[in-house]
Amino acid sequence: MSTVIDGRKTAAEVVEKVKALTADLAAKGVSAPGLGVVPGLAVVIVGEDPASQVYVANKSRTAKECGFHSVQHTLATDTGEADLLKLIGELNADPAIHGILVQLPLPGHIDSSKVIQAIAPEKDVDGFTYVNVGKLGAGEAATAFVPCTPAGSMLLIERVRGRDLSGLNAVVIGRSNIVGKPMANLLLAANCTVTVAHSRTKDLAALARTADILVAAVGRPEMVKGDWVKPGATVIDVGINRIPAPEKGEGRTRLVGDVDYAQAAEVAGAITPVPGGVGPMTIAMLMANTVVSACLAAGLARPEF
Ligand SMILES: Nc1nc(=O)c2c([nH]1)NC[C@@H]1CN(c3ccc(C(=O)N[C@@H](CCC(=O)O)C(=O)O)cc3)C=[N+]21
Repeated sequence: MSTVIDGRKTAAEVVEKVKALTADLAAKGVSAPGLGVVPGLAVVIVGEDPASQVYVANKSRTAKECGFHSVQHTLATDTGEADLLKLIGELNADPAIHGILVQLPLPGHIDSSKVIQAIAPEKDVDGFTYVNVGKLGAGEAATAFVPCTPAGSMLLIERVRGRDLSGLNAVVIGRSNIVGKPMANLLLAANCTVTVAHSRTKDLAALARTADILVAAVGRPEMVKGDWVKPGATVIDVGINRIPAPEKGEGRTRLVGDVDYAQAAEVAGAITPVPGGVGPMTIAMLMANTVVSACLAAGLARPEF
């Protein structure tokens, strides 16, 4: 049986550090004597998707717990692109706001890329603007905002394998801009030999079995089976899929990852559960990026996580 990697515990440790940094900032009095800086996070959600609203509520709650100034803008589904861009412009110009997150996906009539790229890179705590994507790709993650899910996944990998992953093979299943690609860049920066697999990859099971570190980010419930996992591997399950759970009663559902947990846990050295793995880390890293942004805006050194 493998070690269960406790994402809730590591996330709580990150949040503790964010709280301490926030308290320091409040005491520093940088903007004017005696007037401290409070990290400000703005979350923008368009439409009524219930799953999105749960995530957004979690983010706002954690932001308040950290001592942040937390604002949420909930816009109607039929909000026009121009109105959304106007709001982003206002948040970019607002000195009380250090982090802006626009919850994805956006409704179909809005050009997501246009909206994301309108965010000032220094407030882009999701790490989705070209400046931050480019820095990560150029090996300059230390001065970038790194997307929260891959950043959180790396912290979990570090707990098991350490910071230097030299000599290890990593396979990332999924090539999204939000997870797969940045994850591959982070693993490469940590000296892994990295392969990015996707829906067109041949013999995915055999490839996955070469991985010392296997990251599943495809959005297909329980796709990665036990015989895809190399004995002793570190398995990071990024998937969050809600599937029917008739055993719990009619109409009930449960959360599963992209990995068949029961099977993979028999083979892996260490594995993240769903829920309680990568999900809580995503939220914690959003808080980390926001306090980093506030420190930089105040002219202070960049804290490390
Ligand atoms: N611009 C943007 N940035 C995001 O980071 C972003 C986004 N859009 N759109 C939606 C996805 C989804 N997401 C999650 C974060 C935390 C959990 C999480 O904490 N999950 C818990 C349980 C959740 C539950 O019970 O439903 C867990 O895995 O243990 C899940 C999902 C961030 N996203």
